[in-house]
Amino acid sequence: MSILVTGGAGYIGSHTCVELLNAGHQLVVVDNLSNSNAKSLERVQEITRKRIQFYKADLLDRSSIEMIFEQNPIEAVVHLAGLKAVGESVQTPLQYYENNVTGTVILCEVMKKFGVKKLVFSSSATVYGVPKVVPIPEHAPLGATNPYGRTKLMIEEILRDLYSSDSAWSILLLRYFNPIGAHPSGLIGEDPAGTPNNLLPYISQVAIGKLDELNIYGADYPTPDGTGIRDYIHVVDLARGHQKAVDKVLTGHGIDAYNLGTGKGCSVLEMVRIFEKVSGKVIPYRIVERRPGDVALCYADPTKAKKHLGWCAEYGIEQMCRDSWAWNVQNPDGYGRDIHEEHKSQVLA
Ligand SMILES: NC(=O)c1ccc[n+]([C@@H]2O[C@H](COP(=O)([O-])OP(=O)(O)OC[C@H]3O[C@@H](n4cnc5c(N)ncnc54)[C@H](O)[C@@H]3O)[C@@H](O)[C@H]2O)c1
Ligand SMILES: O=c1ccn([C@@H]2O[C@H](COP(=O)(O)OP(=O)(O)O[C@H]3O[C@H](CO)[C@@H](O)[C@H](O)[C@H]3O)[C@@H](O)[C@H]2O)c(=O)[nH]1
Repeated sequence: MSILVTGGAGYIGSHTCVELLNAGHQLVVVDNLSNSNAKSLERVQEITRKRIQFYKADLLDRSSIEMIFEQNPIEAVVHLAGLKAVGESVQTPLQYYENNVTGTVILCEVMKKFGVKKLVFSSSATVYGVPKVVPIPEHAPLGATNPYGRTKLMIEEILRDLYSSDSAWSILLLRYFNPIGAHPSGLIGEDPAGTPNNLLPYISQVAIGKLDELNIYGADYPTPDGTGIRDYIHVVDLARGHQKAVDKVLTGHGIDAYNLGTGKGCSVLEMVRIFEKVSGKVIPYRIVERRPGDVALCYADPTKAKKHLGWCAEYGIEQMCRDSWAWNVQNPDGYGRDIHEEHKSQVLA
């Protein structure tokens, strides 16, 4: 039996594939490569010395998804495929609702048709909207401040309705905090298209000389140094959380949400200092206006995942910065843009 990983060629997906393969699972990956490169999966195979069955296909293409289920004995799905740029979602909301929400509905319909009712879903801390308390527990009030966040919230609700309609489903909603870092091999990592929106990829590109300076979005927040505080989590820790979540959906029923975070906050200025220390590079920065929609503080209460999944994050910020830097130094152009469109549906040997 295999696990189907949607969005498996992406940043979190590729790291999740490594952990699932290392845990002994057979993997099928579906990805339309709209924000990734199939080279990531070649690297995953290089790291693990195991084979992945890859399909270049879109979740909106129901017949392709059905074909994948016809051709493979799938026992559970880890659903990471989705568009994730907050700013873009404000510009093109319909694209986000169609891709993320409709894509998930089609996936679930196909799963139901084939009797596969075990699902791990990539949700986000964004579903807490503007947090009223930190650290944030899973039972905190939910809300969204942009279309991207609303897609995550809607999908969580759709999946709850699905479970209410049929208790044979086993669904885990994983609410990620801020994944950063890269696999310690330096072979896979985050490869954003264009100018990065997120802090760590931006800092990395300043350090490597591709961008001149970091804009720090506000130093007047009610935090000790005035800059925003987030719960950064090493992507390998996050990936291991998926492996624990797969174990859980395979053995039980129900629907439940789990925070995947460290429980510790780090400010933008602290991150800059640690990255400078680890890379030996100076990160020039300028304090600019706050970014609309940003919150001052966002970090997890991770105790539920520890109690029920037996998972907690192990790596600290220094290790996250070290692995991020190694990935950037070894792959200054990421996976390279040239082969993006070359791959058709195929099996990677
Ligand atoms: N990176 C973060 O900070 C973060 C935080 C919280 C939640 N998430 C969620 O985690 C998931 C993975 O994020 P990531 O950072 O690895 O992003 P990513 O863009 O690297 O990975 C997403 C993958 O999904 C694929 N994809 C998108 N739409 C598709 C479709 N319709 N059909 C098939 N493939 C499709 C993309 O090509 C990409 O490979 C996403 O759902 C994202 O919303 C990410
Ligand atoms: O160039 C930059 C980029 C970011 N920041 C600041 O750095 C912090 C982190 O920002 P970022 O890396 O963009 O992460 P978030 O805004 O916390 O959002 C991420 O984390 C959320 C919670 O997981 C996800 O929902 C989002 O999709 C994902 O982009 C914030 O205080 C930003 O204001 C800067 O100062 N300069």
